[in-house]
Amino acid sequence: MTASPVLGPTLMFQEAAEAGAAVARMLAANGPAFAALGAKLRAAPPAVIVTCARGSSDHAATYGKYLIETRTGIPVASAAPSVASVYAAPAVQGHALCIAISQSGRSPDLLATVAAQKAAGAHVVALVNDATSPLADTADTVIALSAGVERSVAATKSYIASLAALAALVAEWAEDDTLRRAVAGLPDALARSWALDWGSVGASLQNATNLFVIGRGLGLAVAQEAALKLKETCGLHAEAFSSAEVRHGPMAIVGSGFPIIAFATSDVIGDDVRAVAADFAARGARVSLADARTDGAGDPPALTADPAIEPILMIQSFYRMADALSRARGYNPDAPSHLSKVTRTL
Ligand SMILES: N[C@@H]1[C@@H](O)[C@H](O)[C@@H](COP(=O)(O)O)O[C@@H]1O
Repeated sequence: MTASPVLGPTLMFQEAAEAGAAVARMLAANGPAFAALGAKLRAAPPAVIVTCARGSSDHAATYGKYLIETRTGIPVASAAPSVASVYAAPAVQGHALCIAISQSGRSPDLLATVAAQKAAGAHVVALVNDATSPLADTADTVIALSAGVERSVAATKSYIASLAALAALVAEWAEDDTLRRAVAGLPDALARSWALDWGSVGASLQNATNLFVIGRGLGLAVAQEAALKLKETCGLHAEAFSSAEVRHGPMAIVGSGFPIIAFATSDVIGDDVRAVAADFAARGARVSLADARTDGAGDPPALTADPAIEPILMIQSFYRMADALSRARGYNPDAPSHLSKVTRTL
């Protein structure tokens, strides 16, 4: 099913390599916007937050959910776009904040959800890469992801810029100096993460057909994103689970030789990922554990940082591996089958 062999670095490789520069641009472009929005949210906290996104951007929303709920206590729920776009159900008036995340800002169902939220009085924040998109036009606050044009179908730098934008927003909202410093250090830390060698993960998946990707808490979003990338670019059936959720049934199929990638942050929630990884390894599963507690000394290596940004660093290393694995398996990661860059769903 593959396209012709790729000569030279792929767009996916080039764009993922630019993620640190993209984050630096995004932070420079939006400093006052983060501060103003943070102050507004402190002065008048929303009753609820609704996220609106698809695909990789929806995984970024998962990251935002954990970060916002753990730092502010405000519930964050993911909107099912069909409720607005197909069922045409109106949203109830409330003190909602709607966070829409999108690379293109053009999918009709996303726009319908945002319109419904706006009609119900929500303040709409758009994290969007295409600042000329209809989503940017509609939003009350626009955070330009500033990742630059992304041409590879597989989103990379725009995903990382979305996570970084969420971290920057929450750092301002919660006036959290530790998180502010961690966010400011992201461009350098991303460059170091890009240099890490995840070749052992690629080797373990070279002839695989399926796998689980495990994370928990702030690490779940990158497990979801990794699973999507492995399907999209490597022809692998990968499913993401939290390390708790996987025990409620799915782990029945984890036996000898079953491949697992696990993303463990260095904090206490990472302990549960480390525990499930150890359980699965004891059954003979082929476990690749990215453990941020090892500060680059594990295999695959993962850097120790603020636990809120460790997932962003791990996915940066993962992207480089996924690009290489895709090519090694005979695929072109820039041109996944049956997909185009802008997906428009109703
Ligand atoms: N995050 C959303 C979910 O909240 C939603 O349930 C799902 C299906 O949405 P739809 O009903 O529009 O197909 O899409 C995304 O994954």
